[in-house]
Amino acid sequence: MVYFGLDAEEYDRNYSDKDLLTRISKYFGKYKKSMMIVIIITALSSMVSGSIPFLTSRVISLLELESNLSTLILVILSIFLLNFLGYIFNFINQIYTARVVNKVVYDLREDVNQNVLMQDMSFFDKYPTGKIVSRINSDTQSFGEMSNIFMQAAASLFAIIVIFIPLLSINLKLSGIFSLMIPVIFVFTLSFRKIARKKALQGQRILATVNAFVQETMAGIQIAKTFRQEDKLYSKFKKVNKQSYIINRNRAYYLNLMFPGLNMIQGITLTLVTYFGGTFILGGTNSGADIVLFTTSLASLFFPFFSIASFWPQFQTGMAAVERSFTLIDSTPLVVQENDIKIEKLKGKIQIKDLNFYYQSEKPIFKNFNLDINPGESVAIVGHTGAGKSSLARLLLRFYNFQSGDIIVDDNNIRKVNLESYRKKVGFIPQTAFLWADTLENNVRYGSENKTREEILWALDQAGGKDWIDALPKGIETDIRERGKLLSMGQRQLVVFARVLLQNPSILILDEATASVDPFTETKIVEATEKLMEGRTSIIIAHRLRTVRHVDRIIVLDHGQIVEEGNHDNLMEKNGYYAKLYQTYFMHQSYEFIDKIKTTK
Ligand SMILES: Nc1ncnc2c1ncn2[C@@H]1O[C@H](COP(=O)(O)OP(=O)(O)OP(=O)(O)O)[C@@H](O)[C@H]1O
Repeated sequence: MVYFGLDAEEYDRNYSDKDLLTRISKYFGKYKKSMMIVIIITALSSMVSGSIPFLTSRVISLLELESNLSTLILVILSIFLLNFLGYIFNFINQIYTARVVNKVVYDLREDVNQNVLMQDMSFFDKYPTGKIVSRINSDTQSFGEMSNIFMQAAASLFAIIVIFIPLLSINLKLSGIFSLMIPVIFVFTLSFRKIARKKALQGQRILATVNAFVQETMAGIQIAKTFRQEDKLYSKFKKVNKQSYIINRNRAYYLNLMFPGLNMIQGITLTLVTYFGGTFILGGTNSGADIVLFTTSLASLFFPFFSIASFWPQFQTGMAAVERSFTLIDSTPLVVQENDIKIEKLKGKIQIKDLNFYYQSEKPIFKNFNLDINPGESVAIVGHTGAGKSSLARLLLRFYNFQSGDIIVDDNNIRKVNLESYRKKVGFIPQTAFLWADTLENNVRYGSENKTREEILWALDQAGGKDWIDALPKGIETDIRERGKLLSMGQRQLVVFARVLLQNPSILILDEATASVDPFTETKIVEATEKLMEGRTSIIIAHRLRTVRHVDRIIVLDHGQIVEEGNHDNLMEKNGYYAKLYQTYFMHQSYEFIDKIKTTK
């Protein structure tokens, strides 16, 4: 079977185990006090559980010497108390471990999420959302599981020390025989190391692929239904899911091979110890009770050893997961703020000088592009699809890094301005209105959190009236659901208009929606657009005839170049590129054209 979706992302790196452990220890280092408690309690708990078989065997020997019921009762009581103490220690240990591990996962998840939010748009173009989601959620969770297992392994290590030292006092030679087997256990488990990490990585990548697929399916469910593609989606999902099943099954098969192997080592060790122990009894070096104690203690040593050994593959899973989280934390955005010039006020003058930009180096979008826009000027950008209109808007918003040239706003190079203060002064209306699953009121208030309800109602009123709001179940307080599902397309646009009106930006960038709405809403949108443009520099990627007719200047773009500019009448007179565009595109929206069609019918 050919596997897919298992490739490393471009931002994947390979960290050394040392680097990873140093960074992990920094996360745990924040919770030193709790970690100290965990370590002390783990030591105490190991001492208690390690002393029980030893105490039991000594008591049996004592009873052989003097048969006394009260000694027996006393000893049984102390064993009970030790067990109880062990339980208490274990309980405290679990609570503190859970606290530390979950806090570390919380911190890691916060760091990953914060860095993802700081990325520029090119990052989100390249990496499917589902995969990013998987890294933020599942990988940090796997790391948490690994941390739990790590704590268990540490406890096992304590237990080994506590059980093994008394064994040395029983018979040094027998302890030596057992010690010879320790490297065998470790060599055996360490040989799983590399492949375990590889399998773990594959497991996580395929999970990310499944997540990405489900995410995309949900996002495009409406389109899928329109084209009746549910069956196709289902069979595609089956394919991805099957691959995930095979990878996880193989991983489990492989990892589970380890336990029968370890059992065999245990069997061989116990056989050897019993054989040599027997010869020591025959030779009179040790009593039978000593050897029985030795073998029973030895048996209880295997569990902690196995726990350490089995810890390895899971440790590798966690290391692979944390490595993936760290790569996200370390990936650097391409848009870098070179200085921190805060923008308090903008007049709205824009100069674009010798701009060069590409998404992919082999396909330049702008080559030495120049454009000056005056404060308060309204400019419509028109041109065929793919001309670079939206790219220009994205660059002005500094969503993408441009490779060379300058964009100067007032007198500030946008590479050097504080992006937060700059974007507050630039209002952007994308083609498709994006609304959050929140109330209508909070959606309008988005980005202008200190505005009152009156101001929100004013903005909605300016952006096309409030009548439609009264028809909503709870008016302005209605939860409009994911992406504003409860509203019509036109209403969604009006909400975004109101949002930008409230923001009161100095520069407006509007990517007019191409989707047509009913004539009534259309009129409202056009009026709202005109209101929005008043008194600000406006750059409009125009799809409406009324917009192109009313702006100060029309800029015609073709393959990233300005091919014509002027106002509607001049450009029509010129009978060039714009005139052709008008005839094929804008003319159909004119009343004259509609009337003509009606009369010819
Ligand atoms: N995120 C992206 N990654 C790679 N290439 C892109 C990206 N966005 C746009 N492009 C490419 O850049 C070119 C310009 O696209 P842009 O969206 O700016 O065109 P446009 O003039 O706004 O078109 P439309 O009117 O269809 O929206 C197109 O060839 C497009 O394929």
